[in-house]
Amino acid sequence: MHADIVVLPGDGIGPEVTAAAVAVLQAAGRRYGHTFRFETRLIGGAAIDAEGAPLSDATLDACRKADAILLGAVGGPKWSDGEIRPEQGLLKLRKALGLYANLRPVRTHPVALTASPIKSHLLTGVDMIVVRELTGGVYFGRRTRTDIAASDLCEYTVAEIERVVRRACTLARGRRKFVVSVDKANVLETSRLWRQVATRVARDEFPDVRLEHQLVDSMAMHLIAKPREYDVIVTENMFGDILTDEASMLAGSMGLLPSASLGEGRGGVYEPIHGSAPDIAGRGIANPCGAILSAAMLLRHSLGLDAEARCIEKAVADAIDGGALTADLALTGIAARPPLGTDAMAAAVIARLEVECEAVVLRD
Ligand SMILES: NC(=O)C1=CN([C@@H]2O[C@H](COP(=O)(O)OP(=O)(O)OC[C@H]3O[C@@H](n4cnc5c(N)ncnc54)[C@H](O)[C@@H]3O)[C@@H](O)[C@H]2O)C=CC1
Ligand SMILES: CC(C)CC(=O)C(=O)O
Ligand SMILES: [Mg+2]
Repeated sequence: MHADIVVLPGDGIGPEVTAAAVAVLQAAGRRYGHTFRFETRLIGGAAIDAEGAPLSDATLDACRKADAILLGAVGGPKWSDGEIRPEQGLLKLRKALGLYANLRPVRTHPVALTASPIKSHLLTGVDMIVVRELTGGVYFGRRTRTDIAASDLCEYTVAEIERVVRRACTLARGRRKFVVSVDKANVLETSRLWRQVATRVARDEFPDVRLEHQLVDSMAMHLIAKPREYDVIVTENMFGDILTDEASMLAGSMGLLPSASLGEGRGGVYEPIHGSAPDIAGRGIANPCGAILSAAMLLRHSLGLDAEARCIEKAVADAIDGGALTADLALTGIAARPPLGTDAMAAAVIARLEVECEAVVLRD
């Protein structure tokens, strides 16, 4: 197949990890006979510097026309005090493309278990997916600011809640048929609406799916105390943002977690859950696995290439289990060898890809 992919590297480690993910996609394309055409454009701080805005109309237009978008990360200290901020570009992209559901899978790799600060017996077999609402809530509400006060409005409509809960319940049907909806219904009106709508949608449309509710503060605790119990978690924008950064420590590093931002169409934005990591940017040491696994999600969700996606996921898991570890994992003392840099990690995944592709093809 032929696919047009817009690459938005962004800032900080964004260009480093997207280059690694593109290399893996190219290798998978060669192996399976697909042509992926990559068009690189600016977003975030890089776009502010070069184009005066964090997401230009021309870039947004290219994104609308593409089959899928691979994104690195935006932001950094250089732009953090300005009126125009890199993060506005990412928020605009999500809203303009109607990408209301952000899928963030969390799995643990046997070797990387030791990298987690959490006891390994709690982590074996963790396999959950967080469905984060992505175009509503406080990140998109009206903001006010005076010299002595500020406000950010949190709003949700019934329709916004229905569609993301439906997406979560549909996903759960292909898994353990268990959804936990996370809110703060003991305090927030938006959460009371969220809970009411989630209950109705699950009861009326997904009688085969078990739905439970959990308050976000205690969820933050349960996520660490009994992570294996969770299957699908659905929650609003900010809660999902925070809980998934926390959940990344189950896997061992923020650098491991991918995401897919989806709407009603086939297109989507695929990006690791982490930010631009200014503290390690430019050193070639960032873990590219989150970006590479995001590329796998791109193949699955936007291009319908499930076998190829599984092949990349298995290659990443096997490379890690075989001891290919970047500094974020190796620093914990589990690697005898010096840690791999970003490019070497991508090369280790590509080397495994040849073996895995064979195995996946034979299995299918
Ligand atoms: N989707 C996006 O583009 C996001 C952008 N940001 C932006 O990123 C900037 C930095 O934010 P932070 O709060 O520092 O979060 P961050 O996610 O960039 O970094 C948090 C910590 O995790 C480490 N880390 C992150 N990704 C890593 C990787 N792939 N390999 C190894 N270590 C990794 C970093 O070195 C840092 O110590 C801010 O400007 C923020 O707005 C933050 C989150 C998401
Ligand atoms: C707008 C982004 C910087 C929010 C975020 O942290 C994320 O999507 O992970
Ligand atoms: Mg975040």
